[in-house]
Amino acid sequence: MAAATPSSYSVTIRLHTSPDYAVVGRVATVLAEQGGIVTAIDIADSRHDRLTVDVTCSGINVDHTDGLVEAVESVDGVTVHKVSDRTFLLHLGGKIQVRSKVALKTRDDLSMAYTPGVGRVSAAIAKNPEDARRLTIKGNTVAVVTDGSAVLGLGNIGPEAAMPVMEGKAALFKQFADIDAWPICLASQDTDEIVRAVEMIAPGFGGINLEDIAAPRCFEIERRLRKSLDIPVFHDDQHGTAIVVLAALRNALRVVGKQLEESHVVVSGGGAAGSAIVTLLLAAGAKDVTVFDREGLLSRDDDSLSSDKQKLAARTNPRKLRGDLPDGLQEADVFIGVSAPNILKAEWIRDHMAKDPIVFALANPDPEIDPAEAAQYAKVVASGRSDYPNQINNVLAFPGVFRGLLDANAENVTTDMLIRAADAIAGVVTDEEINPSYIIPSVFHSEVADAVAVAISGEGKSTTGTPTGPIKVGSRSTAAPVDDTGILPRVR
Ligand SMILES: NC(=O)c1ccc[n+]([C@@H]2O[C@H](COP(=O)([O-])OP(=O)(O)OC[C@H]3O[C@@H](n4cnc5c(N)ncnc54)[C@H](O)[C@@H]3O)[C@@H](O)[C@H]2O)c1
Ligand SMILES: O=C(O)C[C@H](O)C(=O)O
Repeated sequence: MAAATPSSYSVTIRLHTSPDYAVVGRVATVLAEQGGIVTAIDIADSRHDRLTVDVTCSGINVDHTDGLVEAVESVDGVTVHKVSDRTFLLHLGGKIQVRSKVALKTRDDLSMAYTPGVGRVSAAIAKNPEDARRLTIKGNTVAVVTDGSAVLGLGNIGPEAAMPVMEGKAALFKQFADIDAWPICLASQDTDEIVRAVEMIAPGFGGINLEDIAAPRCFEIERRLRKSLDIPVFHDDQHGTAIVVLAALRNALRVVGKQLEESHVVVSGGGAAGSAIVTLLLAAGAKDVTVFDREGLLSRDDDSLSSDKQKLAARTNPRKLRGDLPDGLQEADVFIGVSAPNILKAEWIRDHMAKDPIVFALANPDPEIDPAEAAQYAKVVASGRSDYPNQINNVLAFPGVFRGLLDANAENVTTDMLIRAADAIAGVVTDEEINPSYIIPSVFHSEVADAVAVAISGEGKSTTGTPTGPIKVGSRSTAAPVDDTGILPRVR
């Protein structure tokens, strides 16, 4: 049986027993025998005739965890009173909230934070809309926008079901970059409606992070919004992924002593993530990238391809390879999978790929090949999973990317910025630290978000939060307070 990890399949079992602590020991033993991991045992209540005990344990999946509860129920003298799924408990009431930054305790407070004082601030912004970035949350907030059409590996599950994921992204924005992001889950999967909806909410945000919108709709939505909005628009599943993949690849190539320019790269999956990865690899200097998709290897001389795939083929596969995945893997230095589970065979790595192969199997939740199997023949292996070394996840990129964009008051995201962000992430891993199992920093590495923010903004250390510098009121810009009250000049 695969071992459980203390992960999302964790339950707290509240049980009643006679006041016999030996029973508690038997429960722990039974759980261990069934492959569960007991992470806590708390005596919730102790009476002369009964113990109430909370046993927290993890299983491999929902079925295994259900089996663990049954095993506990079968222990003599034990009655299971209640089972709480800790992941669901954590989600009760949602994961994020809005809090006031100002005290609202007196009439004086109210008269400034709200009417009548707020009216003067609104009037100032009406005169100079740019002031919204300094005098409202706009300068520090990002809309996390989805239509619920391509959520994680779950697919088209709709806007309500997408909420926990978008709330999670917002929580990550706050945690790693002190950005106040908000989930916007739209009740439409129509490109025109989505574009219009985002255009209409844009005044309240400093940036738009598109999330989990299916390809090819996501490409057009992003392109149109980039054109029409004066705030940066970033499709995380494309560019966040591409940044982290390039960062990991830079370091994997450092490990095997190869150059990107001379490497043969096969990208499996020419969808949202795959096409953005291709674009960034080519911009970073890769010369030989070949895409594999359901149709086989994409080649410019294949007239049967859809127009999107033809465009991808036109930029890739300089040797015009045709055929299936093993054909593309001949002498390939790198395999990057953003496609589907279990499509790469370990023996193809062994028999076809060049010396010291690099394999990134990134399909979530089940990768193109089991990372442990791939590691038999590949020199460097990465996946999207947190239970293996070298986890590639967008969270390494998007908080810092938006921190940098907001700090710089940027209106656009450029390819140069994305390359700089990738290099910044790669650079966090020092020459002393780098090895085949450590090509990418942990998502909790304290330097990552700041390094990315600085790389994006092109400025000094990131401010993580409150905008600083001169406060512009009306059409004037005042580096220092000008009146005796020492706060802000009056707006007439
Ligand atoms: N680990 C990460 O950081 C990370 C980031 C982004 C995406 N992903 C994963 O990558 C995968 C793709 O994501 P996406 O947003 O690009 O999805 P997408 O639907 O836009 O693209 C998937 C592409 O893979 C192709 N494909 C599907 N099955 C295939 C198969 N059997 N053989 C070859 N090609 C196949 C599809 O035709 C499509 O072009 C997902 O599993 C996603 O979870 C992981
Ligand atoms: O967004 C993520 O965290 C993961 C990735 O984009 C995915 O689609 O699997």
